[in-house]
Amino acid sequence: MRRIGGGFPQARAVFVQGWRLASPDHTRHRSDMTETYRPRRSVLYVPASNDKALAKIAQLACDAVIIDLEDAVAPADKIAAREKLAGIFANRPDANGRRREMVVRVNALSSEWGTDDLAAVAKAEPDGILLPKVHTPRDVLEVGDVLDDNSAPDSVKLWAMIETPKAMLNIGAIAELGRDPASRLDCFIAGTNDLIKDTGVLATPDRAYLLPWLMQMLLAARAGGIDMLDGVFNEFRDPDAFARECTQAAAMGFDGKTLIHPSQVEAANRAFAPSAQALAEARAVKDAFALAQNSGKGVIALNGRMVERLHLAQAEKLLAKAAAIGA
Ligand SMILES: CC(C)(COP(=O)(O)OP(=O)(O)OC[C@H]1O[C@@H](n2cnc3c(N)ncnc32)[C@H](O)[C@@H]1OP(=O)(O)O)[C@@H](O)C(=O)NCCC(=O)NCCSC(=O)C[C@H](O)C(=O)O
Ligand SMILES: [Mg+2]
Repeated sequence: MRRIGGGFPQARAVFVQGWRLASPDHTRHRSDMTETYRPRRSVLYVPASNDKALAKIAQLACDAVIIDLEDAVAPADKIAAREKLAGIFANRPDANGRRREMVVRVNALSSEWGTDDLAAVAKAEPDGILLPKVHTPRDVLEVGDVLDDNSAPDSVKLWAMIETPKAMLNIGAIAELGRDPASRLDCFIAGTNDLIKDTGVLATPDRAYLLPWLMQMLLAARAGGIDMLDGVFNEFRDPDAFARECTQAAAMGFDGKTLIHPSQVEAANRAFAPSAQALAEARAVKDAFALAQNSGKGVIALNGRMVERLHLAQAEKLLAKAAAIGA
């Protein structure tokens, strides 16, 4: 066993063969905790340097926002953007009466801004901190340890951008951290622009060359029990193509999509909400298992289809999701 070292002397995670199993003072397992559904159908990036865009948040129906300090903010504006965080979080805009999830994307810790970003963000106590250019589990653990050392509440989660070839090679190990609440890891976001840049694959409308990696991310996220959000769609003036990409991502199992423009919110909310047909089927499964004659059964026939209790669990999850988003 060893402790991690390197750039963060405060880091105190316990490692076995390179990957942390658990920190000594945190032994809870995610499956021991009550799961609550948090909608993340539409997650809008808002540059922290853009006052007009920040003011717009209150009018938008996106499930979550990511206040960006990284790629959307020019180097000359980085410090001023960071200094706005306290004010932004002092007046958190709700979403339709519901508390909207608010996350901050910091600059990479290896950059000249990363460490100070993290200190400022920890003070603002957002719902999450999005880490760009995560390569290994260690990148997540180091930040978690810094947050612990600064007594950041457990409610501050970590989100990771999966956007480098190295992250793809380590994806299972990074996702596995989601099984340990002490790691704070809660969500992956596909960084498709950076992946395209770093790999050289051709960006095609059907995303043919990205799909294997996107599915691998999705699978890893599910293994780690965390959410998986699709990357952004750059052509924000093309609503039809955007809707097609949302439909594709929903079919692939993504929980939602990251967005760059307010015009994308409504289509994402629609695409990642359960369809009327799926809801009707879920209600039928629930009702069928509620019948006295089916109470002790593991499998039943419903409208010519085999239905097992795993389908009941799936149906209940879908209905809970619909209730949470008011569908
Ligand atoms: C893409 C934009 C630069 C377009 O800006 P603009 O042409 O000014 O848009 P509009 O004039 O159509 O804007 C209309 C109104 O909407 C507000 N607005 C625009 N964008 C946002 C936003 N993101 N959040 C909130 N409000 C927004 C405008 O202020 C206008 O308001 P009003 O006049 O009052 O009606 C711009 O949309 C933009 O900057 N988008 C965000 C870009 C961003 O954050 N990029 C970084 C994240 S994506 C990424 O990093 C990729 C990832 O890492 C990867 O590797 O793939
Ligand atoms: Mg990126």
